[in-house]
Amino acid sequence: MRYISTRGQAPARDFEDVLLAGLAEDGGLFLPETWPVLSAGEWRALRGLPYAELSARLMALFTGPGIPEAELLRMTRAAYGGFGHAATAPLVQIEPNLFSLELFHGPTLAFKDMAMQLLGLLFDHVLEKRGERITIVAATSGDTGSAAIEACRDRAAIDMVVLHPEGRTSEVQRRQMTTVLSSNIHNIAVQGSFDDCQDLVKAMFGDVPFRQEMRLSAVNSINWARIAAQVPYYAYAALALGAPDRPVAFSVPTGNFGNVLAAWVARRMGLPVETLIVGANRNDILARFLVSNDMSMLPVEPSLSPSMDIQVSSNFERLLFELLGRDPVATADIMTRFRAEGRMPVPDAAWKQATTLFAGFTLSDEGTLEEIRRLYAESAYLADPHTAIGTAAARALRPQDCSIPVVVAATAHPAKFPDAVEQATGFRPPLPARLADLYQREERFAVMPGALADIEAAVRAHARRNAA
Ligand SMILES: Cc1ncc(COP(=O)(O)O)c(C=O)c1O
Ligand SMILES: N[C@@H](CCOP(=O)(O)O)C(=O)O
Repeated sequence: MRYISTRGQAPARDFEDVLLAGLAEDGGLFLPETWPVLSAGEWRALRGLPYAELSARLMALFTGPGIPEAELLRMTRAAYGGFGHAATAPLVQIEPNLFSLELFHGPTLAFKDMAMQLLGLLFDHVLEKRGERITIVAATSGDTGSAAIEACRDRAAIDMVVLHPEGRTSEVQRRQMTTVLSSNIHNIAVQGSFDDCQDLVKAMFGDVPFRQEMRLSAVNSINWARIAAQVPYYAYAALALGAPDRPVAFSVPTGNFGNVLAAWVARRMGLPVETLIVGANRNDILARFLVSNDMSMLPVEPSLSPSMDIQVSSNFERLLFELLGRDPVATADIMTRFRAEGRMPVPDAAWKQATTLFAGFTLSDEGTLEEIRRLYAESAYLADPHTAIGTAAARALRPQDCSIPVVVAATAHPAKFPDAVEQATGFRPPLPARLADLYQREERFAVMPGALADIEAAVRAHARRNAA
């Protein structure tokens, strides 16, 4: 399996190179040169497999022979063995034909663990084989950071710097990152938004001498391995509900567009996915695009679903590339104009094609609280604010054919956002026992305004300190 860049100026790479590179040298994102497609019979043969086995089988299609399937299976068993639920990602029925795919039973209580626990082991495998070390720079609106830290802490071959927007995560999210005092981890609170953090990460990758000097790598969903590792749970849910012999729809609370893109990939691989519903909070650039082809940037505004407070959704570029018939020149041109003009000029035909599968939905903070309250009262289901946007979107935009089950990606545990959940229900969800002393633990992080040169100096200093 080879990977190509959406901007067409980087050489094709294999999976291991793509894992370590994170972002392509031309600023584009890697995608498989050709999509692996399974026949209905091949999908049927995967029904009923335990999650770790399904994940290894599907990941093998993306890693290629460089990582033997037996080795992958060892990794997936290790990655998911410690999850707080025997099913890894249980499918819970909330209402007739409405299901919650709970992706938050990993160590940091958000869907990011589903990919990140595996990525940590993939990095170990490749770095050990090559005798290399890397510096990971990550941007987070709250969940990627702690999941990445948990997956890569105390690794001798990995230095990691995590940028989060100061004061814009929940306290639980911040503490999950800043109380990990491992010497290879450094947290920086940037005085800005998540988009500023993500721009800094991309700018560091764009600074080629710095990128090479530090051997930069990424764990955000710009890294193809993140998307690949998120595909199996969509297959797991679809197969459990009767695919490939019965279609399903997914509703995904969306920010950086990585999670819903993984569902699109599952469809591209042959699963019968009828609709992909994109749920957004007030930072609804993607929903506006889907409703009216208006992909125009507005300032990021804080909301009760802070992990989705994003305007520049990295992974949209991967979909755009596909919508444009895999034309890298047109993709690069549109992305450049988006950054320069703040509005993405998506050709009407491409937009129309997107709307045949994707549907966009926006929910205010008041609506989010109301949905959490309703779910708790009517279905005895406690949802976090992100998941609640997904369930509200599913109810609003489900396929007309009511027999098609809709699966909502439940992306975070309600205890990560106790203030919002308490505001809605009067009930403050407790953290699991292993995190019970989170509020008493020592925190360590730097606060920085976010000038690229200063952040690069901090990354360099951290890597030197840790290597010494
Ligand atoms: C809890 C939660 N829900 C939803 C999202 C949005 O997912 P994506 O960025 O893959 O669109 C995020 C952040 O990525 C998240 O942390
Ligand atoms: N919501 C995310 C934002 C980064 O998304 P990613 O999927 O690109 O890592 C977060 O929690 O940090």
